[in-house]
Parts: sequence; structure tokens; C-alpha cells
Amino acid sequence: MEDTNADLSPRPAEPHPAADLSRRFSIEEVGFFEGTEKLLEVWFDIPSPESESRGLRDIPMSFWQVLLDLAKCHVLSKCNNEKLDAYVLSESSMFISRNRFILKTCGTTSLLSTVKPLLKTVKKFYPRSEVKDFFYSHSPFMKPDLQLHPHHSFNDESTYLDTIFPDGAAYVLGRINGKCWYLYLVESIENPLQDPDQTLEILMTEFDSELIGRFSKLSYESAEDLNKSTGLNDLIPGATIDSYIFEPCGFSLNAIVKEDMYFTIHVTPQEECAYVSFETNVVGECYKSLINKVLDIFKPGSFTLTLFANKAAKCNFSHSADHDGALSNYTCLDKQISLFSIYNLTFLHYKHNSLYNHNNK
Ligand SMILES: C[S@@+](CC[C@H](N)C(=O)[O-])C[C@H]1O[C@@H](n2cnc3c(N)ncnc32)[C@H](O)[C@@H]1O
Repeated sequence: MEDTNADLSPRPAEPHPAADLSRRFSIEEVGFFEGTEKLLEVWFDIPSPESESRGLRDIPMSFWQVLLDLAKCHVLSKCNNEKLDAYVLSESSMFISRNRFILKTCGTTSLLSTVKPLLKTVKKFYPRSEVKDFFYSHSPFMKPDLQLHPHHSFNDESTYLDTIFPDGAAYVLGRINGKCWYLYLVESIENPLQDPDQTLEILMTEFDSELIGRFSKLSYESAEDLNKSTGLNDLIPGATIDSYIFEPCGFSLNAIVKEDMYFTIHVTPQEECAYVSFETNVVGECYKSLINKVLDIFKPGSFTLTLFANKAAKCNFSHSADHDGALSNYTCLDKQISLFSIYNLTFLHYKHNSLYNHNNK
């Protein structure tokens, strides 16, 4: 017989995947984390007949694992296409294509300990190969004392790199008493690579702690849900996305757009040390719309933007990261344009208008 006393009131909906959207994470609760990454990008010339090969991608995984052990991080997941292997790491990302190696590591990783073994191994596999261009960069660390030698200071890092590259050049862009950005650069002037190359980075700080706290397992059941809800899925439509939510908070995403084009995002949501980075090498003449989409998702209080482009890149001389007035909610505090031998660099630092005291310009 039917139970006429049954509760016919509507059942509550299934718990929404975004269960706790007001969660904040503090250093006290979760611990401090140095989100600021060290970024290494090395271009190799791997001449014929080796040009038939897949270049760096033919070097066995066991070698990359040794390299990551030296840096003190490991692989969490991988995606690839016919031109690019993209790895999400315990501390950021690694991208390997035929001629280009990118390693981006955060926390207290010792990225520079990978440089000598990398150069030695590539030479062993491809004896006629040469290093073409070498870039090492990062923003100042929030707690440099926690870093391992030589990462305590950019002086120590560049002294170390000088022992490998006699012609290396170390630069500081921005304010030495404010926001700045360090760069160590080696350009090969003879026979430069003809391929277009451009890298855009947006390094963001000062967030609404509730918004940034959503990059956690407590807010989203899966990385796919997070990507859909936050709009990361639509940043560059059609990209293959490989993303990872850390316990209890933190988020990393690699995306392959096409060929060897990628974008990568990393989020440290702890209130007192919150940090987000976005990086891409997608070809573009103007990055205004992409930059605005990224800012719209993370709504940072301030950010540093860098755009590197070589002579063959479409955005090279237009300095297309530089949109006076186009980033309407932000004030540009610093703008520096550097013309190197092969590459041009635009460095910009912005602050949200609501945080900027216009009397203090
Ligand atoms: C997503 S990872 C990558 C950080 C990145 N470089 C950035 O831009 O912030 C860092 C975040 O994940 C958290 N996390 C949790 N477990 C971690 C682990 N095993 N290794 C690294 N980070 C972890 C950290 O506390 C931090 O909030």
C-alpha cells in the first residue's frame, strides 16, 4: 500500500559542485607558499640531419625525471599533441617541443641546478646542436630567505649563470624600491632562429580573498567544474586543457592551443601570499582582449605584464601588450621597452584604480 504520509515536498537539489564559494585560506591554516615562479626558456638549434628527428622530444623521459628531481619537483600529469609535450608539475609546469625547453617552477625549487645537466644532455644527444637563446626570469620572491642557493638573490643567480654563459646579461626592470622583474638573457646573434617567437606573462597579486579562495577542492568537485565555472575553459576556445586542483587549495592548468602554442595558469590562493600567473606563446598582433579576459577572471589588485617578441613575431614592434587606456580599470605605473639584439621586451606594471592613490603618481 502506498505511504500517504510520505514527504512530497521538493527534494533539495544535489549539492552544487561549487559547494563552498566563500572559503578563504590563510597562511596560518594552510602554510606559506611561494607562488612566484622561476622561469627558464632555452632554444636550441638542432641542425640537419638531426632535423628529421623530434629533437628534445626524443630525449627519454628518464632524463627529464632526473632533471625534475634536481629541481625538487615531479610530474603530476601530461598532455601532448604532434608538436608539444606539456607537463603539470607538483610545482608548476614543463613544456618540451622540438627546439624549445620551458621549465617554470615555484615554491623553494632549485631550478638553476637543471641548467648544466640540460645543456650537457642535449649536446650528448645532438653533438652539433647549439644553445640559441636563453631566458631566465622571475619577480622578486615574497620570502627570498626560504630559497635555496643561489636563489636567495638575483645577484647570486646571475653570478652562477655567468659561470655557464660568459656573454650572459642580467637586467632588472621596474622599480628597485617597488615592483620589479629580473631577467637573465643570452641571445645568439649569429644565425638567429627564424621562427616567430613571443611570450606574454601576466603576474598577478592582491586579490579578493573569497574569489581567489575558490581555487580549491572545497569549492569545486573537479578541475573541469572549476574551469567551466570560472571561464578558464573559454579563455582560448578549442584548447586542450590539463588542470589540477591541489589539496586543500591551489590550482595549476596547462593548455595546448595548437602546434607548439600553449597557455599555463597557476594559482596560490592563501590570503597573505596570494599569487596567480598566466603565460602564453600564442601568436597575436594584439593581446588586449586576452589580457582583459584574464583580468576579468582573477580581478587582481595589481599585476606585472611582460611581452617578449623576436623580429619574426607579429607583435614585435607594435609592443602590443601596451594598451594605454585600454585596461580601463587599471593605471599603468611603469612602462619600459627594451630593444635587445634579437628580442624586444615590453615591461608594464599596473595597479587597480580603486587601490591607486592618484595624488601619489
Ligand atoms: C598551484 S601550486 C603552483 C603555484 C604557482 N606557481 C602559482 O602561480 O601560484 C601552488 C598552490 O598549491 C598549493 N599546494 C598544495 N599542495 C601542494 C604541493 N604538493 N605542491 C605544491 N603546491 C601545493 C600551495 O599551497 C599553493 O597554494
